[in-house]
Amino acid sequence: MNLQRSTFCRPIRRQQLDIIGIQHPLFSAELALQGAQLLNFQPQGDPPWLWLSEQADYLQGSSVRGGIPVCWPWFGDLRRNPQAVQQHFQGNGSSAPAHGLARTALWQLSALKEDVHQVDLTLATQQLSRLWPTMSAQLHITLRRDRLVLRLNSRNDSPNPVTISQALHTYLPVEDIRTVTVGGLQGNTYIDALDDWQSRQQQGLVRFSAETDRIYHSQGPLRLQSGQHSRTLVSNSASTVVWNPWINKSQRLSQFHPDAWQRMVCIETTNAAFDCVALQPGQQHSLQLQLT
Ligand SMILES: O=P(O)(O)OC[C@H]1O[C@@H](O)[C@H](O)[C@@H](O)[C@@H]1O
Repeated sequence: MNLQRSTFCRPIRRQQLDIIGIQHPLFSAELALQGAQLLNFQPQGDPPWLWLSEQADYLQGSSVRGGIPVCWPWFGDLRRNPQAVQQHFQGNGSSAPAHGLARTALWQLSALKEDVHQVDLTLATQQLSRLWPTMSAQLHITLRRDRLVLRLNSRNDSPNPVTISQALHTYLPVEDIRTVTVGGLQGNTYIDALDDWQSRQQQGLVRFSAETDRIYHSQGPLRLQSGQHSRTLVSNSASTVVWNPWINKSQRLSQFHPDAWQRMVCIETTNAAFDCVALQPGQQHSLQLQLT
């Protein structure tokens, strides 16, 4: 689908990547076709809603650091996934890329609707590679002045059941990570990926004073508070990953300024660990995030 008839969208090229630039009277956004990765979203008069690294590289075969990478059909390190997910990978286990195959795959724009209030985009990818059973994925994105909605649909087109994990890996800007709180997870249990994947219980609001990498049981809205700004995240999944690399890990991350950990946090809408999704042949599933 080309953008010639679009009122608000036009193609942009950044280094090696094709990007859809969206200039609507009420907001602006950028969306990379590689990985169906939303890179920016900024309503008029607001600061950017998503964090994007000042050292971002737009290269084929590597995910851009920031925005909302789509992790699919597995989340994180494949070897840390339940056997029900791992068993489908048809390559060599140690060659499985972190966060799955979709973030570096090329997606196509398959539908575009736009009016004075909103822009709706649908991106699709068919067979991602020979490394996974036949499945299709579609990402629907709705941009509005007052909200951002992402819906990641998966369909099992193979003749056998398939189990996946996945994430909408949302990078959010913060003023100072040391003063940030995340509400909505009080009393919930989580897996601490930095403490031998032990199960722990959250006491009070989530605050940050060290590297943080956790898979929470979650239900209901989450509220990120950073200075005067707050964001509400509503998802339909039962797990959420909260991640900040802090000082040491920041030095090892690609496309990441060593100080950038102070200005970002990831609150990731996931189906991960205990919350993986089993799909029968022909069955579909939708993972949804609404940010307001
Ligand atoms: O560097 P990547 O592959 O984009 O991953 C970033 C982070 O993504 C998070 O989701 C993981 O929980 C972290 O462990 C990981 O470091």
